[in-house]
Amino acid sequence: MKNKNLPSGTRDELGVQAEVKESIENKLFKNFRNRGFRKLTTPVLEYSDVFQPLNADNYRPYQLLDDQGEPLVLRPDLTLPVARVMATTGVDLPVKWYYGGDVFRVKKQLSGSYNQLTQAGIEIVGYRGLKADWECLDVALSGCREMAIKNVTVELSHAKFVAVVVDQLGLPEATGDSLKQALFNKDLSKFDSLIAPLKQSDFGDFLQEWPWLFGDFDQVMEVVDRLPEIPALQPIISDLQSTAQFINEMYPDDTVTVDLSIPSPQQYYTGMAFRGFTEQSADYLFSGGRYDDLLTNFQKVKTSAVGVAFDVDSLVERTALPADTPQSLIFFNDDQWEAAVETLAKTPNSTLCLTNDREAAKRLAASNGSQLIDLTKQVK
Ligand SMILES: N[C@@H](Cc1c[nH]c[nH+]1)C(=O)O
Repeated sequence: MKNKNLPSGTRDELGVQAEVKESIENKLFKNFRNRGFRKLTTPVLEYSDVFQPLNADNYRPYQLLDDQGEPLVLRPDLTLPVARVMATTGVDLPVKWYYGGDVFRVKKQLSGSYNQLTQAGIEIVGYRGLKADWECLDVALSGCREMAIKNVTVELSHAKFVAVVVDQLGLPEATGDSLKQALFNKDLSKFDSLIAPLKQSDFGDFLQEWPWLFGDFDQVMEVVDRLPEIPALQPIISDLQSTAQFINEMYPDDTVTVDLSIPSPQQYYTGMAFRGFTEQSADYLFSGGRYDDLLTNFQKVKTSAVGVAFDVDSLVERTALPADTPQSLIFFNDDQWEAAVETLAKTPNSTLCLTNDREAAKRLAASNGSQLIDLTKQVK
């Protein structure tokens, strides 16, 4: 019998913890609405095909069958359901959506991380230019600022960087793929053996440094400068540079880093991606990126899109929980209900005392250190 256990990786949230989470969500939603985003809600259950564009290793969903035997999943992501909605409804573009809810991802047993996460995010569909990416970053960083989360590090990356450089190396496809894997897994001996034949080429200097191509923005760019000219790389570099500059100007207290040696955080990203961290924890605060091809999976026309989602649990973790102050208890007779409710409305942090007699009410107030407001005494 498991009637007292929780499924692994899930949790109950009680009192202050749940209330802080609710107030954070409400603040985020208010910000989204103030910037002109509209709310979109989608079901927790979806057909598993909706999530085909996800990396199956990291986003293994909980699976179940509907009454027709069709495979369903608990949603492991909230961006793909938005893409499904966009493909099936004739909404005019451009459009800006916001959403909130739980996603479910089966993690490795004993990994210590939760399988149920609360996200709150936005998706901007129909704008091709960098301004839409910057709006996502501004929403993310102003949100952190409002939650009093200081010293955020924004890590930029780009979904196409690795593929564009590997393409230039003139390697057979399978070797190129092995090189990418060795780079992503930081398998240095494999990486070194694969780049050995290229050591004397124009790429030699760069390749040696590639597995360490993350960290301080300017230092990484110095290494990128060692690459021979690659026209397809220019727009990538210039987007990263102008975005770093945008963040530095708008959020001088935050730090911008870049990682050009990782796989894209989501398989569906096609452009710049960004994640926010603070020093206290490896969990990210927000994660987002551009996905200009995703909507073509669902419909014929290519549509530009970019979005970002907060990890709400991670925001809660970094928020000081207020101390639980005892409530005032309002004790009243059965025929004083109206008066009791009036007192309730006037008295901050109060609650109705539902005991039948005064002695029980006194005991209850004493046991949790509350003040007792006794309305029965006022009856003549
Ligand atoms: N759905 C992404 C975040 C995102 C929102 N929009 C674009 N990306 C994630 O969970 O990592």
